[in-house]
Amino acid sequence: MRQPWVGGNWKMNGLRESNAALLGALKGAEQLAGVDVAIAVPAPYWQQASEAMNDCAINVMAQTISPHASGAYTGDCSVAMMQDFKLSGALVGHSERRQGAGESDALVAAQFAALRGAGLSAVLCVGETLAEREAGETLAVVSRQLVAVLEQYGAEALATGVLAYEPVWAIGTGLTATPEQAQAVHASLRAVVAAFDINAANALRIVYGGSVKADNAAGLFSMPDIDGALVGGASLSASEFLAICQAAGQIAL
Ligand SMILES: O=C[C@H](O)COP(=O)(O)O
Repeated sequence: MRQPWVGGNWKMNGLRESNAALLGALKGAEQLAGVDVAIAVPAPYWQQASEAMNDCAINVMAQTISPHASGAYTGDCSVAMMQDFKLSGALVGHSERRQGAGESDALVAAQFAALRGAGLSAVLCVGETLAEREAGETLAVVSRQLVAVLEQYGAEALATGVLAYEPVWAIGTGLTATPEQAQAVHASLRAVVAAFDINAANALRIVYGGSVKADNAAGLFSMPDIDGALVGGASLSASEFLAICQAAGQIAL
């Protein structure tokens, strides 16, 4: 039995005032029952979010993290800085970082190692572009991205966090993968992990991301290998995000 997980990735959105309203609406909401919930907020607002969520079950995460412990890495934020603000973990390998900031499989693996070394959780994101899907390369791409971490750190380490399948063509486009399309990839990802460790594969939460909304969440969550969602745009609306959390909390995983 896997506890559903829903993450809200705020990306580069929000200012103090709007954040306060959103955080206040999420805190203690009854729709959070039966689901693990995290929000990944921009670094300048780690403190604000961490303080607001201090005595509630919502975890605060970073959107990316430096693989380095400290030093001359302008613009980076370290795992120790995350710990200073009581963050629970970070996203690694989001496609907007892979594509926009040149984060490679090797760098993502190093970020994963930095988090795990500090006992923090990692939400490993994998996903194919539209061109890769149309070329029939979906499973090869997501398996390569997954195995880059699995081979070095093992399935047990992966299962302490979350694996997010986010097809690039579905992110922020309104083009959600169908439940069947997502399920097919999730099942393949779980099989890749199972080849390393069957118990870790069964325990691993594999969540879907890409234009998840309140009105399509339940259909996605009805699939046996979809254990929740990583939500971008809809996580900026408390009512949308909470409805997605509620849908996740109602599924029997
Ligand atoms: O991290 C979240 C994903 O990029 C999905 O974003 P989206 O829900 O805006 O499509």
